[in-house]
Amino acid sequence: MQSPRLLAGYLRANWPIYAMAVLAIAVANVVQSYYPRVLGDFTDTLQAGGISRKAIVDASLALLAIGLTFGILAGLGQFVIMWLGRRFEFVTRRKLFAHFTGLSEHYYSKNGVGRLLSYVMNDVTSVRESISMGVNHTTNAVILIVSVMAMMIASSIPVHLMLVSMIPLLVIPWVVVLFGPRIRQRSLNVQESLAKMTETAEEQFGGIRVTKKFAVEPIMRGRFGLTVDRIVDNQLRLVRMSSLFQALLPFLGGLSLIVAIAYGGYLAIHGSITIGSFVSLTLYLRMIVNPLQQIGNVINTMQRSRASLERLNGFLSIVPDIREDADAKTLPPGASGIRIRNLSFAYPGSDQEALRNIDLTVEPGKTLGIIGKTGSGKTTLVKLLLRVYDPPAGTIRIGDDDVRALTLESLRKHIAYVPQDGFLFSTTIRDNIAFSDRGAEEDRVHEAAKRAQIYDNVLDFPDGFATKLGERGITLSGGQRQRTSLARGFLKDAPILVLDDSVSAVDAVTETNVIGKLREQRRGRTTIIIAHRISALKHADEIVVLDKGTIVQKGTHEQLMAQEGLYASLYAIQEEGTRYAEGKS
Ligand SMILES: Nc1ncnc2c1ncn2[C@@H]1O[C@H](COP(=O)(O)OP(=O)(O)OP(=O)(O)O)[C@@H](O)[C@H]1O
Repeated sequence: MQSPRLLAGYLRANWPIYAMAVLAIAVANVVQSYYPRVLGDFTDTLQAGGISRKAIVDASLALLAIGLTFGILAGLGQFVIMWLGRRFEFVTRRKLFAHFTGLSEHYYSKNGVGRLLSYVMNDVTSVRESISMGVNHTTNAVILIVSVMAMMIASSIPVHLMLVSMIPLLVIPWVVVLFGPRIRQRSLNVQESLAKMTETAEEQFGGIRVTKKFAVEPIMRGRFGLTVDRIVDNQLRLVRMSSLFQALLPFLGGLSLIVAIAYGGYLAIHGSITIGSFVSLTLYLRMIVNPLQQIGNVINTMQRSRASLERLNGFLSIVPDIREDADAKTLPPGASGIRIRNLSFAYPGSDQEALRNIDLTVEPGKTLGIIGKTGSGKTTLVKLLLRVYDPPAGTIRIGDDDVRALTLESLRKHIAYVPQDGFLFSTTIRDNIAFSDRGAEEDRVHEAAKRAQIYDNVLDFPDGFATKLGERGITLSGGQRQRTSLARGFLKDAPILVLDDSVSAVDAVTETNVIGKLREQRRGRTTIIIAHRISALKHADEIVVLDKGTIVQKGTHEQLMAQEGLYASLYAIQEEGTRYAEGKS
């Protein structure tokens, strides 16, 4: 597929500003290339015995003018280029983040978050550095070299002396070609190992509670240590190669000066060239050593950032798995009945079907209960309804519309989904509850909290609803987290509400209260309750029992209790558990 050409697009959009900056730097360098000539002429004047106050003043003023012009123009040009580089970083990070948010759950299940963070941080910075430094140094170097060459040709320095002195410098392109690809490969290894370390750190911090409970910190430290060792190895290999490359360039510059001094000095002694020309030549050669070194640096940095740019372009070309049709329609506000027909589904890359031949109807305004052993496909069914994964076309309809024909926004706004372990952000409890509508009035937030039975708990916190969660803030218990997430689902007040094992971490009394309130509030509105405990869904209008991806029983609580089957046996086990618990207390 066509790469989005991140950098080319940016350069094209900003070329007039780049052109002005390049022009400023170019003029600065042309002006600077005059200074050996001023010094050469001054030397000849000195040698001819024509030293005078005027000659000193003229030479000083000329050097001052050169210095000032160079300083102002080069400074301005560099500032603009650096500024454009920073803007590239900013624009690209925004673009990447927007792209991240469009990718599907499937992508995230295959790629660690640490790796993605590394794209946003290291790769973007590396490309930014290379464009800023690349444009600055390349302009500096090319213009200076060309002007110096022109000045040398225009001066009285013999061409053969110029050419002989420059022979060592001609080796530089060959050195660059030899070292470039090797440096690039080693740099790629460093980037990869950095990404791996970020990924490992992210995973280990994410699982720090489990690590501590199992007292396996030394193992985790060891694992992390391995990733750090790999970075050090790769960085040392890169530094060795880069250092050799960096050292060779000035060495060749030095060699060229030696030739110039030996041969030029010989010619000057024999009077073939003036002392002034000899001084100018050494200064000119000295002047192009730095630009040549800069070109080496630019190539070096470009090589390094090319890998980053390729990765960024590759990343931006990933097409999200879940996409809207070009003519996707908005789900009508009133639609809330769900019809599932002959739905079979296997996760991408899996040869096992997670759901098989599901047929199910939820009439508008009714409550459906889904129960089944762990891994029986309950959550998968909801993920397909929400198009977290795409169901086969025509298998799931809301109202009259196939979910695959709808805009993702209208579909997901239509459904309030409360997962078992709803993620809470490091912000206030209020903002966590009002996640779908940050501007919600306080009354609505409080009402949702009351319905989720978390209101009294929140009032006990030091800052009530303004209490911050997460780092240095309050940490909620599992049940409190679950109820906060439940309140978030209630506040959304969507036509369809799905509770996916959302009261599993609360005690029986709280569960009864939550479900009681839910029945009152959702009367006449479509609700799906997934649960392991029968008590959470026995009032549903219809209950389906899932087993190994298929519906094995369907009916009301009473009907299912009257049958011999999984439902009745689950009930018996749960009742026995309750009686046993009561007997013990
Ligand atoms: N992202 C995924 N990729 C591949 N297989 C998956 C994925 N998510 C779930 N599965 C598999 O699909 C099957 C159904 O999983 P699902 O999460 O729907 O079960 P569940 O009934 O909701 O379980 P639980 O009660 O434990 O939440 C399981 O065998 C599970 O291993």
